[in-house]
Amino acid sequence: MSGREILLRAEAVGKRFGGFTALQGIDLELRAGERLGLIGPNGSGKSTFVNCISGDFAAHDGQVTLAGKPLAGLKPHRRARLGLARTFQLPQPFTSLSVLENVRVPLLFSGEAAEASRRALDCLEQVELAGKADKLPKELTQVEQRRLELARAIALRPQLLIADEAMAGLSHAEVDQIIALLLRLNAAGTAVIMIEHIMRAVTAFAERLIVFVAGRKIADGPPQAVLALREVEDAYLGKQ
Ligand SMILES: Nc1ncnc2c1ncn2[C@@H]1O[C@H](COP(=O)(O)OP(=O)(O)OP(=O)(O)O)[C@@H](O)[C@H]1O
Repeated sequence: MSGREILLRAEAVGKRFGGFTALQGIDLELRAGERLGLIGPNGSGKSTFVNCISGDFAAHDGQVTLAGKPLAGLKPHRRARLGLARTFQLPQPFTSLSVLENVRVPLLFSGEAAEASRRALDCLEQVELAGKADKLPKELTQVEQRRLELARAIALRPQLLIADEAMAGLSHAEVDQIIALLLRLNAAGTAVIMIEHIMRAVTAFAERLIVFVAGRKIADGPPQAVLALREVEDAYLGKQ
C-alpha cells in the first residue's frame, strides 16, 4: 500500500459554525485504492470533514487536494469530475425519476450523454438493482435505496468514494451486502473512506482507521492497534 501515490491530501483542515469549532487541524493522506475507516462518537466532526472534502461545506482553514489538484472553491459537480464521489447519510434520490434515470443524471452532466443509459445500467448491475431500473425510488426497500445511492455515486467512475453511514438502519445480512459491494468497488481500484458507527462493518472493511473526537483526529493506523488505544476506548465510553 505504501508504494501507491497519494490520492487525497488534507492539511490543517478546520471548520467553524459561528463561534463553535467543529473541526480543527485535520491532516490526512489517503493513497490510491486505500480502504480507510473514519470513526468517532456522535458529533465528533466526521460528516463535517466529509462535507469539507466534497465541497458541500467550505472549510475555514487548511487545504485539500485530490491527485495533486486543489479542491478549494470547486462546486461538488466539478469535484465529481475530478474523481470524487460521496453518498449521504440519508439517501437523496430524485423522487420523481426512475431508478435508471437517477443514475443517468450525473452522467448527463458529465458529457457522457451518448452512453449514459448503458453506463447507468452497468452501475445498477454492479449494485444488483438492474431488475428494478424502471421503479421509482420510493418503491425500493431501505437497503435497495442505499444501493441506489451507491450506484449514483459510482456512475462517474470515482477514484475516491466516501460512504457516509451507508449501512445505518440495515439488518445484519443487509450490512454484509453493502460491505461486499464496497469491497468489489475497491477491488476494481476505487479508494473508499467509510464513515460508520457499525464497528463490525468498519473492521471487516478498513485496512486503516482514523478516529475523530471533538473535531480533532486522535488516532490513525491499523484497525486493531487503533481500537486498542486507551484514548479511543475512553472516547467511546464518554471519558474525553
Ligand atoms: N450546519 C451546521 N450548523 C451548526 N452546527 C453544525 C452543523 N453541522 C454540524 N454541526 C455541529 O458540528 C459538530 C460535528 O457534527 P458532525 O455532523 O460533523 O458530527 P459526526 O461525527 O458526523 O456525527 P454523527 O456520527 O452523529 O453523524 C456537531 O456538534 C454538530 O452539531
